[in-house]
Order: sequence, then structure tokens, then C-alpha cells
Amino acid sequence: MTEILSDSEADLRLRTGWTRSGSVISREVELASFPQAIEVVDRVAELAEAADHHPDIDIRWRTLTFRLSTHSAGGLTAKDFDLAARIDEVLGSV
Ligand SMILES: C[C@H](O)[C@H](O)[C@H]1CNC2=NC(N)=NC(=O)C2=N1
Repeated sequence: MTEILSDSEADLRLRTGWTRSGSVISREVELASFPQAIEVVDRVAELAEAADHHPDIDIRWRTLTFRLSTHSAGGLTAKDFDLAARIDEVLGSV
């Protein structure tokens, strides 16, 4: 069972560009174009499948918002921060 992180533990792990609201961390990013945003979504989808951990993804033209929480645990876990780091790697590569 993946352990739920306390608010203070979660805040210590919060990555640049991400915010926490309760048991959800999120990052909003604007891409250069809609096709580029969809390319990012495709790449994140592959990472999520490989990790068996999936973000909520809001797509509005060129703006993507990723939201992470561990539904099965009912809170934030290491899985959320690990996937956030992978999402940051994708965003850093476009
Ligand atoms: C059966 C499957 O492993 C689970 O439903 C996975 C799928 N992806 C998931 N993603 C997220 N964000 N939280 C989960 O608890 C979760 N559980």
C-alpha cells in the first residue's frame, strides 16, 4: 500500500511550477501550439500507462493542466510526485 503523505511532507516535495490544493497537486502550462499540446498529452499518456498512475488532464487550446492525486489511497503519495517529475521532463523537452 502506498503511504499517504502529510501536507507538510507533500509541500516539501512540491516541484517548481506545481501547486497543492488539499490532496491534489497541479501544474498549468501553455504550449506553443495545439498540436504541441497534444504531443505532450500523448507522451504523458505513455508514461502514465507505464507507471499505472494517471493524471487528470485538462486541455484548453494550447494550455494544459495536469492534476495528480492517488485515488486508491485517497490522498497524495510518492506516485504523484514521481509522475510529476516525469511530466516535468516531457515539458522540459519541448
Ligand atoms: C487498477 C489500476 O492499477 C488502478 O486503478 C490505478 C490506475 N491509475 C491510477 N491513477 C491515479 N492517479 N490514482 C490511482 O489510484 C490509480 N490507480
